[in-house]
Amino acid sequence: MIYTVTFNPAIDYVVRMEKLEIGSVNRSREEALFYGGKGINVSTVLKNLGVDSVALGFVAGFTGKAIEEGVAALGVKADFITVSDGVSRINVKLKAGEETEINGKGPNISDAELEELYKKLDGLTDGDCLVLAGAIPPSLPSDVYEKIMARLAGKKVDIVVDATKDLLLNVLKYHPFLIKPNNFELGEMFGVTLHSDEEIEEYAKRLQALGARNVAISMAGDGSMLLTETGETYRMGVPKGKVVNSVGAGDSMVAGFIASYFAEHDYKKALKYGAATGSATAFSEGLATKDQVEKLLGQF
Ligand SMILES: Nc1ncnc2c1ncn2[C@@H]1O[C@H](COP(=O)(O)OP(=O)(O)OP(=O)(O)O)[C@@H](O)[C@H]1O
Ligand SMILES: O=P(O)(O)OC[C@@]1(O)O[C@H](CO)[C@@H](O)[C@@H]1O
Repeated sequence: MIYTVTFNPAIDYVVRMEKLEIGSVNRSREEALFYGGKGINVSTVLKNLGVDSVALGFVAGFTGKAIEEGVAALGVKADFITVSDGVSRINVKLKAGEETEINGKGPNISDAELEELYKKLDGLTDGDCLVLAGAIPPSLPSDVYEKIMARLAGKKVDIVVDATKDLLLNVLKYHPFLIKPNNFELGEMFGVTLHSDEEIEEYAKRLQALGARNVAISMAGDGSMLLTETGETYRMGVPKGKVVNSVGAGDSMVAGFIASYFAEHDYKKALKYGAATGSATAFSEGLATKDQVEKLLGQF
């Protein structure tokens, strides 16, 4: 079974307007709501692709209840822990020419509530896949991903980590099956700005040297690159299409990659499927559907 963990789920409030004027009252042209957070997005896209998963994580307050109900209505299996202090966040995604995001802090998670999650994860067995995705709320210790991976180290669980900076660097020693920083996040980890494919490949190799098995680097409209544990490097472009809302494109790429890889055990095909799934999300208002992905696959 595939499990996803979202420590800080969110209602994504997507607001479109012609122009954002800082310091004034702005009126939106249209709004849309999505039940998000990176792990939940991965579970939702897996569901759209016909792959079962269980979404784990913490929800709180009325927004948490809405996320729980919304995710269930999408047909995604979930086993969230309800926390008592605070409310799940509403992340604001402003689309006014440029995209500006305000991601909330989220509720406070107690040690006992965190322990409940650890107990659930102790139930994972050989052959399971675990996706750890997104930021850790400020109320939790920043080494929580490491702690989870250390607890699972004796089991054959393939762990995918989609996180940034130290959160990601610190888990590499536990040999995650897949990590997926974007090209900016990759540069940020080493304090550099990356321009060419050669530079991106060089720094992605450093992440492998630090312990990652497979490293996918997403580059938004410039496509993606995969360095595999078997020594290959694959580069994928993007299909033609009009970008509508790219929130969750990276999560969709992760979902597409694992859906394909665990079915066919072919890294190149998995990158292609992941790339098509990322673009299918970027080209639609919500997250990718299977039909959209399969239409785009023809362009690779
Ligand atoms: N503008 C775009 N045009 C075509 N494909 C895109 C576009 N943006 C994203 N994609 C596809 O989705 C993949 C993942 O996107 P991106 O690099 O933006 O991930 P990300 O930075 O993790 O995004 P997010 O945090 O919003 O989920 C890209 O590698 C590409 O295949
Ligand atoms: O604050 P985090 O956890 O890093 O990111 C949260 C988030 O921006 O990621 C998803 C898109 O990838 C959105 O659904 C959600 O709002």
